[in-house]
Order: sequence, then structure tokens, then C-alpha cells
Amino acid sequence: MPDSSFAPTWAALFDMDGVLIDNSDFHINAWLQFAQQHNRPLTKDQYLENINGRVSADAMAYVFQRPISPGELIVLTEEKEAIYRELYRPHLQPAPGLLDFLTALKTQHVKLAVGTSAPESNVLFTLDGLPLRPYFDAIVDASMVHKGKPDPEIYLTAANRVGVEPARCVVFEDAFAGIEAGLQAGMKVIALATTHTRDELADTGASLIVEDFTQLTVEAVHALVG
Ligand SMILES: O=P(O)(O)OC[C@H]1O[C@@H](O)[C@H](O)[C@@H](O)[C@@H]1O
Repeated sequence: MPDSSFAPTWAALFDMDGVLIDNSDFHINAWLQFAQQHNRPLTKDQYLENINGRVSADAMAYVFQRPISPGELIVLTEEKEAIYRELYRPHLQPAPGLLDFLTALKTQHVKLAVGTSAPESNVLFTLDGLPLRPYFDAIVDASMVHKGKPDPEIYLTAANRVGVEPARCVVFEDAFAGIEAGLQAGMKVIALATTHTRDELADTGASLIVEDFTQLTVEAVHALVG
């Protein structure tokens, strides 16, 4: 019998919005409402192409088409995220199959981390609201990096925090910017077809595309970095 205790460690790095929770429609509606309140034009397609999965600093600069000062960014971000949390709070639940999948990964001693573009207030809302925090060895949010996705910094920081080299990390993502961040970090990426369709995700470079976590096994994911 091979001794599995000597198996090299690998890590699963999870995006938060659109992956741990299936909440894209609520972010879209919150952004449209926020933009309207500020008399800024914004469409759903513009959101999907230019905002989805990105840190607030980049999203706000896009919406207002100008640089946003650090003080203004805090106020505007919390205004938008308060709208989102109000809309999504009654629906807050883990993505289908997530809890069983996280439990199976933990049983196999896989290192687990979150790498999200969200501000800390939304991480508290989601990870403590459900609660999911106890599953993870590290959590990296927008306040902990200089550059947001598609830059690889968020996922490289998460890998570093769990002590696993990038080549042995699998990223779970739903957003174009996030998939690119994982690939730029030298990691394998599994795309969740929550925000975008399978067809839209087909040419992104993701190794696998799934609808939700019920379609995944630990073995199938491990095989990507084995
Ligand atoms: O997908 P991630 O990295 O968890 O991204 C979080 C961000 O995702 C964007 O799509 C939302 O519009 C933001 O408001 C949110 O903060």
C-alpha cells in the first residue's frame, strides 16, 4: 500500500463571488442601481466585460471614467456593496455541492484558500454569514494586494500564504479577469459556468468547465496538478 502521508501537498484556491456563492445577478443589479444613482451610464454587458471579478478601485475608475481618490474609493465602494448586500442577504447560500466538496478536500489534507477581489466587508458578509471561514487556511481580499485581477498577485499571495508552489495550485473561477489571473500565476484553472456560459468560457484557457461543484471530485481536480 502506498503511504499517502508522503504525497506532495497541493492547494485549491477559490474565487468568492460567482464561485463560493452564485450571486452574479445581485452584483449586476447593485452596480446598475449604483451607477443610476450617480447618473453614470452602465449596461449589463459593460459590467460583464469590464467590472466582473475586478477590484473596486478598477471598477469605480471604469464607471466614473476618471481616477478615484483613496478616500472617495472607500465611500463609493461601501455605498455599492451596501446595495449588493441588501439585495443578496435573503438569498445567501453556498453554491451547489460546495460544502461536500470542501469537506472532501479537507479530508484529503488539501490546502484551501480564498482569493477574492471583494472588499473585506463583503468577505465578512459571505464567509462569516454562511459560515465558510473555518474551511480555509488563508483568505486574500482586495485590501491585501496592490494589483487586482487579471494581475496574478491575489492568487500568488494566496499560494504563498498556504505554502504551496503555484504549479501545484488549482484555481476555481467564474470571471474572465480571474481566469486570466490564475493562468498568469502559472496555475491550473477550473471555470464555473455561473456568470458566463460554457461557450463564453470555452476559449479562456481553463482546464475544465463545470456548472457547479456536484460535477467535481477531489481525484479529478488533483489529476490536473498530479
Ligand atoms: O469574483 P471575486 O474576485 O470574488 O470578485 C469580487 C467582486 O466581483 C465583482 O464582480 C463585483 O462586482 C464586485 O463588487 C466584487 O467585489
